[in-house]
Amino acid sequence: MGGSALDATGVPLPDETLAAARDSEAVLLGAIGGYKWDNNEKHLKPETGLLQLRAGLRVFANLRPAAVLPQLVDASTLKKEVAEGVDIMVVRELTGGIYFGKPRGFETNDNGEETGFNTEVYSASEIDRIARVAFEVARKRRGKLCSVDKANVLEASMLWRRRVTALSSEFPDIELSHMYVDNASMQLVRNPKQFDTIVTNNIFGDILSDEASMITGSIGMLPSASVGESGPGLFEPIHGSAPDIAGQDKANPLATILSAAMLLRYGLGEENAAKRIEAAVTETLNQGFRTGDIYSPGTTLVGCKRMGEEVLKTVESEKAVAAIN
Ligand SMILES: NC(=O)c1ccc[n+]([C@@H]2O[C@H](COP(=O)([O-])OP(=O)(O)OC[C@H]3O[C@@H](n4cnc5c(N)ncnc54)[C@H](O)[C@@H]3O)[C@@H](O)[C@H]2O)c1
Ligand SMILES: CC(C)[C@H](C(=O)O)[C@@H](O)C(=O)O
Ligand SMILES: [Mg+2]
Repeated sequence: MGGSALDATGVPLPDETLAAARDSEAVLLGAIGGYKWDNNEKHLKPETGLLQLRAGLRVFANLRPAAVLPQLVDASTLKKEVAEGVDIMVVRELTGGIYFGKPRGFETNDNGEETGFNTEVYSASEIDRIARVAFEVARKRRGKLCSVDKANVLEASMLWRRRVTALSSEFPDIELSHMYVDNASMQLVRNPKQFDTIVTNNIFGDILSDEASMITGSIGMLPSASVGESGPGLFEPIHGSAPDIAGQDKANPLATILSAAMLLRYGLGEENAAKRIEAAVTETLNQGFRTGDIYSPGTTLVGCKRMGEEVLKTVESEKAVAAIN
């Protein structure tokens, strides 16, 4: 799928790829996209394939954890006292909103000028099902849910806020709050510890999760799990194909490795294997290995390949095995 499929077949997600994904127990996705296809006409982009895959697998709930690891406090863009202990889960709606809303496209307006347009649209049931997931996630965490919207301006957000509020009566143990997205993006860097679980729409979740990644040190650290009501889940780092450093052995592989851990946990129910991989990542960081994006003085700078090898070594170690007991 992605650019290579586009080049080879003319479409970014060939039918057989989607069929193979549907036929799997879980899907681990390597980031797609690149400069080569940036100016492709209309919807023919590698990214379109990713949206089709998410829709095709009906994985409407995208969980994006952003936690500051003690080993990486120095790598955070925020001051130590602000970053330390941050542990946020962004629950992003993934198969609706402006990414999928119709009408969309290009048109020539009455002045003969080209226009591009998209539609932010949510149905009550789409909001209810993502909100339900978010309330459940918050319940397993610290019991606080912040719903982020733009209900002061957008109808889709007004409905969002109404439905989330209505649903909260089913979750009396969860402390629900609402925040406008502009304020939320500011609060995330002002005082991120005020957040536990955030639930938001497709596009706001995209943006806020990239922002949250920098609190943790790097976008190269953040994994994600996308799940639906049934069928295989989709697991991917939140970052893209990092074309600016492609081929230089600089990319941080930990977001992808941690996505594999999420695949084991949520996709296959292999909690012990997930824990073991996470422990291996922690231990590799404890040993001081860092890719450039999370480097700080006094640690050991390594490339993508070496970082992967170190995690692999550690996953076999007693420390990682001990993590499952
Ligand atoms: N899930 C996906 O496949 C996915 C996600 C986001 C973007 N994209 C696509 O990726 C391409 C590039 O997009 P972009 O540049 O806006 O976002 P990007 O996430 O690829 O990169 C943004 C910045 O973060 C850095 N970065 C990203 N991942 C890193 C890693 N693992 N280690 C170290 N540094 C890392 C990059 O070098 C770059 O400077 C575009 O085509 C975009 O559509 C794909
Ligand atoms: C590549 C793009 C379609 C994708 C998104 O916007 O969902 C990416 O930015 C992400 O965060 O997974
Ligand atoms: Mg994104």
